[in-house]
Amino acid sequence: MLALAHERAVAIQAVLQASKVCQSVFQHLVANETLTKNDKSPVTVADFSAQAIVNTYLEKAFPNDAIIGEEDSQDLRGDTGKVLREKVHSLTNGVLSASQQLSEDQILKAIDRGNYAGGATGRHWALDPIDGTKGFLRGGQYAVCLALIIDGVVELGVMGTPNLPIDASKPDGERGSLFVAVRGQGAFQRPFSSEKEVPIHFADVSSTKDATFCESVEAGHSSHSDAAQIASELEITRPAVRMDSQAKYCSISRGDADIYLRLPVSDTYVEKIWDHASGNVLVTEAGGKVTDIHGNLLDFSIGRTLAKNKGVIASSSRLHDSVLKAVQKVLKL
Ligand SMILES: Nc1ncnc2c1ncn2[C@@H]1O[C@H](COP(=O)(O)OS(=O)(=O)O)[C@@H](OP(=O)(O)O)[C@H]1O
Ligand SMILES: [Mg+2]
Ligand SMILES: [Mg+2]
Ligand SMILES: [Mg+2]
Repeated sequence: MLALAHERAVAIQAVLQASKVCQSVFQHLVANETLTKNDKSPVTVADFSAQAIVNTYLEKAFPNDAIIGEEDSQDLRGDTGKVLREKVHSLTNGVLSASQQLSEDQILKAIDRGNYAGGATGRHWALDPIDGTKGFLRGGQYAVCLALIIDGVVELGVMGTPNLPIDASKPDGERGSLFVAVRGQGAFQRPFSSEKEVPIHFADVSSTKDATFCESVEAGHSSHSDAAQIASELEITRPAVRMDSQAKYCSISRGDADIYLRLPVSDTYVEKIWDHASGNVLVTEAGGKVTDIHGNLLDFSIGRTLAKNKGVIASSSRLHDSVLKAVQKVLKL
């Protein structure tokens, strides 16, 4: 049996069920089901419910594994959290089987299993129940992102992208894919609607002149102006593809685009591991390379953040040196 086969299978089921909750919430989302967190970012009942579902699957299969999840249950507690809590309760039980049904209290506890501090030893999972919540709210791209980190290295990544067309050449065709990678075993895509996996890899582009790059929709998450200068330095003529969430990692890994630039907009923002862990192993297994703007590999061994890194550059291995050089020239590093 291949390494991590059981982890892979459980992660796929968990991400698939969480993705289904997100899809159903989007169709029925009402105004009082979204909150603004302290950092001004949004969170919805779907984020909480997706985290409760994934953590429940993980706890059942791997009771000794720790979890780093983006969300916590604080906003669902007490009188002020009652409306959201009840909604998250019914949504979560809506996708769990009869034997998995949870009380409100068990759901809060499941969400808070994601409070692990992280570190360099042992096994822990990193979960972003909805990455690109702003994209989710505007009907754009978002991703349910789950990764397994062992001794500080990302070994497994599974992402669910409910709104991403299965085939980029058919933008109006079927949507909803899972992207799966285990270190050393390649990268794969399968639709939600079938278990058939196909291998994916970067496009065979030999010069940055022929490349397409993608970046965040939100200029507050990645500098669009620096990216435009870097693109010009690389003689890129194709327009930037702006896309929310780690769906960008999925897109480059299957050759829809070639470069993902995430360029710092502030000196103080520190990237979170759940925003990059699953994308990191997917890109590497699809023939790509991921570093920060200094050319360092991302260090997932120091806790909940990527405090030793700044920004992210992901591209095919072939183009990475040229892209890094252009980034460093424009950012004057
Ligand atoms: N200032 C700043 N700089 C960089 N990144 C930030 C910043 N603020 C937030 N975030 C994180 O961005 C995550 C969303 O990723 P994207 O920017 O790729 O997508 S999006 O355009 O925001 O939809 C988003 O993830 P989610 O909260 O899971 O949506 C945040 O963790
Ligand atoms: Mg968030
Ligand atoms: Mg995120
Ligand atoms: Mg999120």
